[in-house]
Amino acid sequence: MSVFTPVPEPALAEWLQDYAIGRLVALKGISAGVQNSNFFVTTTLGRYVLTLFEGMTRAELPYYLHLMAHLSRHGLPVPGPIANRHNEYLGTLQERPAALVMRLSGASEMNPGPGHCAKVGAMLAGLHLAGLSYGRRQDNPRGPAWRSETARAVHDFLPADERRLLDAEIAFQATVDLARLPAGAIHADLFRDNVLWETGDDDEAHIGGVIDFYFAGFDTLLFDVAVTVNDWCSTPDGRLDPARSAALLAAYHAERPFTADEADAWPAMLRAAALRFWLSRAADFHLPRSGELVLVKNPDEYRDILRLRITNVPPLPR
Ligand SMILES: Nc1ncnc2c1ncn2[C@@H]1O[C@H](COP(=O)(O)OP(=O)(O)O)[C@@H](O)[C@H]1O
Ligand SMILES: N[C@@H](CCOP(=O)(O)O)C(=O)O
Repeated sequence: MSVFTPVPEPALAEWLQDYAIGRLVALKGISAGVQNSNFFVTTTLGRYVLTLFEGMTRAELPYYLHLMAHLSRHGLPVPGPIANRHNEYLGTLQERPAALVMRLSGASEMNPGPGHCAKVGAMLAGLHLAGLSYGRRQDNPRGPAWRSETARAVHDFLPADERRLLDAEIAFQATVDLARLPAGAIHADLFRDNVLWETGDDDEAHIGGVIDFYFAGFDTLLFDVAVTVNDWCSTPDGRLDPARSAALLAAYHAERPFTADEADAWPAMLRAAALRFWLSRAADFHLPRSGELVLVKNPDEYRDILRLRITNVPPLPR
């Protein structure tokens, strides 16, 4: 359940007077999601999603909201935020920072085929290309510094073999030269549950929307590709499915060709992306934040993906 802060209808109706989107018709809490309180809002003029930001600072939110506006303006299927009558995206509701975005149509596809993966690859390349002209910069909140800090925090909770894996991976990642890799605004959490599809069939599938930009930041573009491939193209035991990964990478490469430095760095990036989600899931599992309802996803899945990416990775298309 993801409504941490309830919103009474009269409070929302009054808050909406600050917007030009008509009057409140319906309000419904959204049960998916783990970070913030989300609601579907219907007004006399349209359908929106209201987010009350839980535990994020007001200062970091404009980066995400303006990035969504920027990408939407560039034609990507990203929910545009709604400005209020003071021309601000960010307001305050129930003492929380709050924003409205357009509600996009579609539903997640948790069993994607190569056709879905090709569309996601092309869309991710478009997102990266459009992001290059985004003027704001905020570092990936789950980048190298966070990884080292989180590795220290979870280390002593892990069994000996996992500690060895973690120590070796942190040491290995410190040797990777990121300076020559193209970098820009990345989504950083483009998992299957963050893409909405308007139709479900593999080759006919059409992306209705990409949501949940609240882990976005400045980082290497290849890291984002690796996060996406690890989720969209893994078999249940964590191996890369050859047809899905080839489809995603070829479609990305057709829009933004991979560089020679990226081809060299690909195995290391898949490992970095696996490490990032192993660490966040292990931290949620071993160090739950008090008072928060956090859906804990299985850390072992990403531990296994990391192990598998160390030994066996097909090359990037060139
Ligand atoms: N713009 C949107 N259009 C349609 N549905 C949305 C939109 N934003 C969020 N949702 C719905 O809300 C759910 C939770 O959103 P999400 O951003 O993943 O929450 P959290 O940040 O708490 O993880 C999604 O699974 C989706 O069903
Ligand atoms: N994709 C992450 C969890 C992030 O949660 P979200 O609901 O905000 O996408 C994972 O699988 O560990």
